Amino acid sequence: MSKVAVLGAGSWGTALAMVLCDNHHNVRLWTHNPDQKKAMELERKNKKYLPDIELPTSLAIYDDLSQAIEQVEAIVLVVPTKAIREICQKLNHVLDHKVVIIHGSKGIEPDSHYRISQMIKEELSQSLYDDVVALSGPSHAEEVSVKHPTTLTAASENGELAAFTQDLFINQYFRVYTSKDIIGVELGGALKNIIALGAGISDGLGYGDNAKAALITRGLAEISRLATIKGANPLTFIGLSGVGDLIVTCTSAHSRNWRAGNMLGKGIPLHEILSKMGMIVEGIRTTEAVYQLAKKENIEMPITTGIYDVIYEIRSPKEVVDDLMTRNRTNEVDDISSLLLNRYMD
Ligand SMILES: NC(=O)C1=CN([C@@H]2O[C@H](COP(=O)(O)OP(=O)(O)OC[C@H]3O[C@@H](n4cnc5c(N)ncnc54)[C@H](OP(=O)(O)O)[C@@H]3O)[C@@H](O)[C@H]2O)C=CC1
Ligand SMILES: O=C(CO)COP(=O)(O)O
Repeated sequence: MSKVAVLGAGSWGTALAMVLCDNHHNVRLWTHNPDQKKAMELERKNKKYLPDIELPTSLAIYDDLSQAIEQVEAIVLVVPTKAIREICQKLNHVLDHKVVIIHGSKGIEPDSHYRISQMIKEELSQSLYDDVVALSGPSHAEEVSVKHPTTLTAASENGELAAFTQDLFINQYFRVYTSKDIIGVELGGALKNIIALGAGISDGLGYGDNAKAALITRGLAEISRLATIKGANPLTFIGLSGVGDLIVTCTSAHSRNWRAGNMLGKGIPLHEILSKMGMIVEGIRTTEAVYQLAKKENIEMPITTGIYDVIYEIRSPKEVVDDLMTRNRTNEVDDISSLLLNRYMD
């Protein structure tokens, strides 16, 4: 049994904390909102993020960060990407021992183009951890919280820490694999949110399964093209954090990214969508980040560019679809195979 703190009491932080409780760990869920802490303790529910779910009696709720992390062996960061740096800075002030750092967030930071583990490594004092583990895969909080079978990958360059994370979380309904390809796992988890926005837009426009299958597969080609250039193992993208997470987010109404895209496709303005959602839609910032990165490194990403243009009202969804369908004719796999060939000839 381990003592673990989960930082971030939104839908995913709460669902992950519940898995850890099921595995009989000593679990502390931290929220930055004192009112939410009081309500969760009183009602034993997280009314805003998982309204129908009863919280386990063993789950301890904290709003004081230093108390939440006292003597814990592992810290699971599950806040939106834009809050990762702030949390690490806070941890530098209150953490007084070495821990295993695991994160469950999915995003890329605009301007730096950093993945989550890169942001953590830049902010968190090196003496507090050995390496970072990313826990990622096709996993809607709503389904995990009712114990539906779910599979994920714990990725770290440090194999021992990935195995520790697998051991911490794995159970009968939550199967965890390990991987050393943290670059691929983080990029797959973050970039699928862009394609999920696109799948939502396509559905919102009234297009059917052919269009969505095209977005998923050509989206996967885009994701693996960028990720392979950034050092990922291309095989990761036929796994849980590639095609797996794309399927779950592009085809489910649980997905906030799909829902936001669906409303964009129906012509609802972005500011209205975001105020309606009340939850994080990571794909918006990640689209900005990846659009910048692709431009800087001259990587062809027509779907991402199209979604960026829809978000920032540069082109209408219909114009983007027309442009994607009438781009220069090209081969389906040649660009990726030549990338791989270059990699292995080096
Ligand atoms: N939901 C899911 O099924 C999955 C989500 N993820 C990823 O997990 C991450 C978190 O998502 P999720 O839980 O769904 O998001 P939610 O929108 O459900 O919740 C976000 C939580 O983070 C809190 N928060 C926001 N800013 C801060 C801050 N500066 N300091 C501390 N807490 C903060 C929010 O608090 P407040 O209520 O006060 O705003 C809220 O509790 C995202 O990167 C997402 O992509 C990954 C897999 C599955
Ligand atoms: O990452 C997720 C499922 O794997 C959740 O996706 P959304 O953030 O779009 O809800």
